[in-house]
Amino acid sequence: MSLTFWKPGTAGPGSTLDRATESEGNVVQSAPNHSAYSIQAQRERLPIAKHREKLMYCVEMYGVTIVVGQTGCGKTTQLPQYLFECGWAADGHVIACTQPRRVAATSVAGRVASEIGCSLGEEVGYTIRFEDVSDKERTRIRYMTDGMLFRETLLDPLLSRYSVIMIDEAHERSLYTDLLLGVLKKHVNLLCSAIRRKRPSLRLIVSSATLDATSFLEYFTSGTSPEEATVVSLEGRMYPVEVAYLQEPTPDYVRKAAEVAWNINLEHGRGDILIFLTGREEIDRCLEELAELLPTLPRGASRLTLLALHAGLTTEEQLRVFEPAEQGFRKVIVATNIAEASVTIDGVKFVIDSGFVKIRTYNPTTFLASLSTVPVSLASATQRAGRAGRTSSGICYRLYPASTFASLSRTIPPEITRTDMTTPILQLKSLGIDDLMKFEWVSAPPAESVLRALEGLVSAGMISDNGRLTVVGEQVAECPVEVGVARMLFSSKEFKCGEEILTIAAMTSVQDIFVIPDGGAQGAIAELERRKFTAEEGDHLTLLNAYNAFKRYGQSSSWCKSHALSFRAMSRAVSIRSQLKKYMVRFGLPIESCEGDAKRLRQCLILHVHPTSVLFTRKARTGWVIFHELEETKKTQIRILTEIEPDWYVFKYSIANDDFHSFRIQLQCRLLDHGHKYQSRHNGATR
Ligand SMILES: Nc1ncnc2c1ncn2[C@@H]1O[C@H](COP(=O)(O)OP(=O)(O)OP(=O)(O)O)[C@@H](O)[C@H]1O
Repeated sequence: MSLTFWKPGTAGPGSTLDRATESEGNVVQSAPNHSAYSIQAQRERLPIAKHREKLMYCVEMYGVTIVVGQTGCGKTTQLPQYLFECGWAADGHVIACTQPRRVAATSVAGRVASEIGCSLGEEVGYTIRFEDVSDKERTRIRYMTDGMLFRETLLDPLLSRYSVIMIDEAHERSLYTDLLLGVLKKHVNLLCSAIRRKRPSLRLIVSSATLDATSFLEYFTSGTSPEEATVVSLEGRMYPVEVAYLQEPTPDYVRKAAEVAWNINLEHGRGDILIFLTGREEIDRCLEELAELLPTLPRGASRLTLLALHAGLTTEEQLRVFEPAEQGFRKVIVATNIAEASVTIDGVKFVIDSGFVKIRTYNPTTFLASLSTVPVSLASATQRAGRAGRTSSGICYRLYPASTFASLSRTIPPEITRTDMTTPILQLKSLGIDDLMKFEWVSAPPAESVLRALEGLVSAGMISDNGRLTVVGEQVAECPVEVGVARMLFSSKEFKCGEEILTIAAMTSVQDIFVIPDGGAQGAIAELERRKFTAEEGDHLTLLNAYNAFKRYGQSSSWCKSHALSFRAMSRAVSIRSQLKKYMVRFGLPIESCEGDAKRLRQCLILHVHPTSVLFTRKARTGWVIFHELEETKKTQIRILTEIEPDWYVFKYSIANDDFHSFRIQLQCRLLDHGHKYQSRHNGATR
């Protein structure tokens, strides 16, 4: 295996995009190691520093400032600090910076806290779902996921504690970024009149490295005065990133990624490696390929620390990739696109881009969501390359030919056009946006998605016939969980099982409770441990058993280890449960126990989570589903339809009997291993 395989490798690799950047002549080329400078000196050397005055002037003068600047120039870490230094956080006001992903919000907050010299959660904090590391009184700069800020608009539609809201990585067009922009556009319209008088300080910044600034400018100036918005382009990037392409497309980019990483380790000096693949299975496979090569590592070569980074990991597990490699080791981080934007992993010098991403699409006619692997957009490819060259010069290896890069589309369709609109519409209604036709969408969702969502909400009693939210709808909208889970909490009152349903709701909000290694003796032992918790009545009760045992045995990490449970996941469930409990108390929902009456519990579950467990073999295409919550257990065969996200599949099955006559059910289910039954996650049923 040799890198001569690379097409250019030496002379003139790179797309026009990357070349243009490098030839701007404002790259810090001969910089010594980034960490050789003090943090303050590092800040001053960032390309954005030259634009500080202009940026602050624009924020002062305009309601909306659209900022476009190269990856790594300093938008995410510096802009909120400039605002802070210029007094935008005076009088108890807060500067918010949203991120589409929690790993970006948490890691950037950590970096900015250390730049400012405070502990995380003091002047600088972050807020992601079920995790708030910020202080109501002290925090002045708050990094948060876009979903969390949107949720806050439900409680305070004027977002009155914020002086500036920065919507970062707007090019990603995540669902909640779009919804926030829509809601804030309403503010901008109003800014010209009433609210500006009341709240003269509210400002909006929309930023990205790869934003179509003109369309955002048009969006924000339509219906208002042109003086309301402006664009600032930041020139310059920190360090050059060389780009290399494959000569021919590869039939197996996972294997190729492992091969290239291996070669880099043999042929290049220091620098960690970041690989972009599409999902967890691919990440595991790539790590396995590399692990198999490890015994052949020549003497003298750096040893490898193999790390995964994907959304299924807990925050702590995700943050592990930011820890420096030990002496003599090189980190190889295999990630999904969650590491694509706003993330700086100090030491990463080499990026390997598979050129693919998994996106979720939704079919409102069949209520089916599915995941499909598609080529990345130009914006994503640029962001990925930008992960090298942040703390030193770097190389990005694209596992596709240069001609493919040229044919990539600029962006992928916004998430709002390919998602189930049930929860967002409930939330918009809760914000008082009753006429969805008049809402100024950045991109409108398909009419059918909106209609199906409205139908579902009306039939669930959350929206009344006149289109207004009912009291229950209002309360469900406020709960920080999916509509289905929130409904389950509300019905626990009827079945007198709030205590247990609260636990089940918390446990189903956490991923990977059981730690079962793939195969081998360890896997078999762990599997036996898991069976100790297994309840005949279904997997929700298995989760309940595991939680109760965890509490009974003192929430101990060693106890978790010996019972194949993840201590982190279990602790997170405890914290989520206590947060959900506050909502139940607020809504006057009794937290009473069903006292072991599993039937009552199952009756509550059956209403909102379909009564199924699945008997399955990993990677098999067919299996059995068991209806536990019916009076008698019934079995029927099922068939995989599609993968909706890594390890989650949609199955279809039909059953003909008195209870379910020719009932077609869509079941989303996670396959674990070894033919063991596992819980269903979120189900819809159609006749
Ligand atoms: N954790 C960190 N460790 C070391 N340096 C860092 C860290 N985070 C940021 N930096 C430095 O600050 C620079 C600016 O990072 P920042 O995230 O603000 O850029 P950005 O313009 O928002 O980029 P992007 O568009 O890629 O998010 C990086 O290029 C890097 O030099």
